[in-house]
Amino acid sequence: MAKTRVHELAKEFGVESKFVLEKFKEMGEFVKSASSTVELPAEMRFRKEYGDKLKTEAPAAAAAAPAAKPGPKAPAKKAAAAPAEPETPAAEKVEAVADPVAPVAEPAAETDAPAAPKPGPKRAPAAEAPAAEAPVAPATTEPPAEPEAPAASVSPKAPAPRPVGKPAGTPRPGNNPFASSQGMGRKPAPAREGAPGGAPAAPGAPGGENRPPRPPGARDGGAPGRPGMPRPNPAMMPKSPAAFGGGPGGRGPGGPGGARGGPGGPGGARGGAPGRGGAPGRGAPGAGAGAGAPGRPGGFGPSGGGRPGGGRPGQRGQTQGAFGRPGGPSRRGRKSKRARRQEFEAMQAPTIGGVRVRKGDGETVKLPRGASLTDFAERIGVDVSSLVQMLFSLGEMVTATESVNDETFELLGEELNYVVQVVSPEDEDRELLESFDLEFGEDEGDEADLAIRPPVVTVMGHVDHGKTKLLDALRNANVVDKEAGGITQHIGAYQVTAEVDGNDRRITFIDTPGHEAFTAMRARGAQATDIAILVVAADDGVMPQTVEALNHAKAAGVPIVVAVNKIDKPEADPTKVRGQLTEYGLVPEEYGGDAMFVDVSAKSELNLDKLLEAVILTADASLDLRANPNQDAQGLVVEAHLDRGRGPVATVLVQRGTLRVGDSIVAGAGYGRVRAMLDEHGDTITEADPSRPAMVLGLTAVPGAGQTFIVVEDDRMARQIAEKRESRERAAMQAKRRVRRTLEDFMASMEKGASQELNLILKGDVSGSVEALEDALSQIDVGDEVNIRVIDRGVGAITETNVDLAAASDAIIIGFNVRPQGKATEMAEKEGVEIRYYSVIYQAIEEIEAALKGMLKPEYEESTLGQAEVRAIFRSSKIGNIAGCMVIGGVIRRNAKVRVLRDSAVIADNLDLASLKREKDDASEVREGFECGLVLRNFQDIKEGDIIEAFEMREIPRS
Ligand SMILES: Nc1nc2c(ncn2[C@@H]2O[C@H](COP(=O)(O)OP(=O)(O)OP(=O)(O)O)[C@@H](O)[C@H]2O)c(=O)[nH]1
Repeated sequence: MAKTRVHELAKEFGVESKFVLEKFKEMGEFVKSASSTVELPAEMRFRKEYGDKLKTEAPAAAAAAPAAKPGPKAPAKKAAAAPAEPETPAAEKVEAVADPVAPVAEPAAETDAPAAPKPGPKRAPAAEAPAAEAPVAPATTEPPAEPEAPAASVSPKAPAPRPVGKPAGTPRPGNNPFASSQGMGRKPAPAREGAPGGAPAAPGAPGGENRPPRPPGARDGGAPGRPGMPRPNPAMMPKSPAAFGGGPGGRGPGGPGGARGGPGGPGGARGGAPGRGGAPGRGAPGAGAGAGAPGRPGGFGPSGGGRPGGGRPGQRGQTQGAFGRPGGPSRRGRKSKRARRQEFEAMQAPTIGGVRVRKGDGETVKLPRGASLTDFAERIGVDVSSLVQMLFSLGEMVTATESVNDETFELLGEELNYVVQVVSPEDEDRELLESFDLEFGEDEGDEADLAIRPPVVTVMGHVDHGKTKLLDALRNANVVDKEAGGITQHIGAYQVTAEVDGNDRRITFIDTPGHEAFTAMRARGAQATDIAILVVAADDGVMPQTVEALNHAKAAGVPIVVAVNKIDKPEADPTKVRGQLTEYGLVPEEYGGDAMFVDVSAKSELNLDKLLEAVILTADASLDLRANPNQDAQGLVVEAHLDRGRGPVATVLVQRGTLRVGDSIVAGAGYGRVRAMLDEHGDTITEADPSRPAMVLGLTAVPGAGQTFIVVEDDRMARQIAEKRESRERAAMQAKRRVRRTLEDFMASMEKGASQELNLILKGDVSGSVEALEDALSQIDVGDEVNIRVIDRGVGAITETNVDLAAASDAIIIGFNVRPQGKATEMAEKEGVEIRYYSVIYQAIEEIEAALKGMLKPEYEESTLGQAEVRAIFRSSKIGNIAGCMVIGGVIRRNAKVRVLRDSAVIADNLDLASLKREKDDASEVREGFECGLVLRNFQDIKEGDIIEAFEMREIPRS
């Protein structure tokens, strides 16, 4: 069973992740963040301890609802109410905002929730929805967070901005004080259905709130009016889902208002009241209009005759609610269209964690694995800092450029209404191939098409236990074709033959010893190895890397054959090795286990045939090694390099199919026709069947070890695939480069105190200029805090070696009258090394000096603001000692630091003010000649006659 994540749990109970995290902390459970999973026992405990409590909150609130109704909002409820439910949300919202502790009607909303259309019809024009459902539809189509957002931002009573956002249509667990969104505004609440008009009117209010009523085509108008509009006019349809989206009031509720406009003016008028309460909806003007439109079904359009009467008051009321302005004449015409548009958009953006972030439309955003918030922000076109802030409020501390895990993206996506798909490079590649109707990794055809293939073996073990020696011994002593072979070459893999039960059986060895290469390949999703030979020196026994290699093989599910090596040595103790490995779960056959142990000597070439036999027997016993040799070849690149004479050369291991000379092939970002193939003896071959390693000539670029190769229909397709891969690699490289160092980054990192040394590599056209430059640089003196270190210098072009060194030591290359040579620029790009070019020495000096100065930590000096004399002490059990003071000089600022002087001696320093009041009001500053009351934070020992001196620290600009 999948473990529950904190945010899921939070969602289930309608509380914030933070709350759940806190509770877990109280329970003594360590849960890191909102996206962390929770162990089942901990989850059960949480449910037991808090679940019931949270759940009972809702009914309690529900019970309170009816009582709340006839409250001050009653007038608003007078409007007639056939389609009462739709209104409710708005009313709810309004009340929720007005009094967050008495969230009404939510349980009712809950019961209705299932009936609400799912997010599916998101873009469906509202007017098309059945009349009864119409009001609901817009509501659910909205990102649920939206109603909250404005509420939070408007109402002083609203709790601090919280993460809201729930998938549309998700039933909310009900009202409770912890809920991130109390309103549940969109859900129709039958409880309110019968409410006499109040609800309808309320929506009307928010609807009209922000903007003057618009013509029928107006975005806002369409939605709201729907319920009441028997004949929807396409012109009134919202142009986008956003049309529903702004405020809680705007959408759904607005509609009803319009619909119910019948009751008339009062509704509209009152609509204003609830609106004031905080309905922040960006407003369905129509709603307001409708509210006031006596008996008009078409409340939302200008045609809704009620507008002039009801609409305006509604608007005013809402404006007041949203922006705290007193109701006044309509502000229509005062704002430019653009301003209104901006306002609209701002309102549309929900507040999550105190940050306004534009929400998505449920669209899918694909991100490469390891992407950062910056990548995500770029894709969705928002400011990355708001995402950082948002995550912070959700309990995740993530910087803008750091790689973000899948769960966090998932969480973020959920909050912002995007489907975030984290795509691994392998998945990306799979998709790419799929787009060409290709599939990598599967044998074509059925069982009958499969033929036995040789096992592919990797040799692993502790350092110096004889891996290389063993590979050499096997290669030279037992090559496929001893007579013709002569000396084998290292091409990355080779085949040997073993005679088992009278049959010649081939075995392929990957010629790179060690588990690092094995693991690196696995990390790329390329499992080439079928069997691992674990080499253990009999004179040394099991060592740390033996265990590491063992674990790597086990993790990959690869069977192991143990080669107990160096048995020619007198101190060899093969029995000890067996005993040791048994402890790690590798039990020799002779001890009743299933691992084959063979005592060998790589040096004396002893028992090598037995080792090969053991490999074959293990393969036969535990693996089904078959592949279809009659398909286009696919496999892995084992090794590749650029040969001066032959161009890119890649040793590939065919995994399925048969590779032939003349085939069009793509290997990593290289492609081409197989011009020639060579085996490990340097002999040309025309084809390579499964498990056969072959050196391939004819590629355009050098692929990476562990990358795949695939034979495709023609060169064109090969080129297209390779080009796409290349551009993807380039993009990934660019992304990587972003985090590498430039002079500016360096300054930034210095500011953070991360580094005190600027490493430079100087290259110049003549030795004189390099020396002069170095000399001048050494004269730069910006104090002891930062230094310049010239790690290398030289005459001539900037080379790849320079770039290499710069990359390894985070240095910047200064080119004085020289340019890079060969692939140095490309490499610098790739490695993210900054090269700066100069032809005038002083310019170089100036820039570097500026950079170094920028690196210095800021210096501060104290600046005295003023003094106050303590004239009286008032003791308060709640807030401590309050000093009644007279400001005798300068000014006392609320945010300043203070010290206490008694008889001219400092008795306390660097204190903060807990409060500063002038008469009874909080003051930000009190000037000379005025009395004030102040409380010092964490310091109570004040006496009459003490002098409180206020000061602040000012940064001194560096010269
Ligand atoms: N006496 C004896 N010496 C051996 C045997 N096998 C390897 N050696 C020696 O052990 C030393 C290390 O052998 P390598 O093959 O380089 O060991 P390795 O595991 O490849 O070492 P790394 O590549 O450093 O991980 C060399 O000096 C070999 O000559 C053997 O069977 N008997």
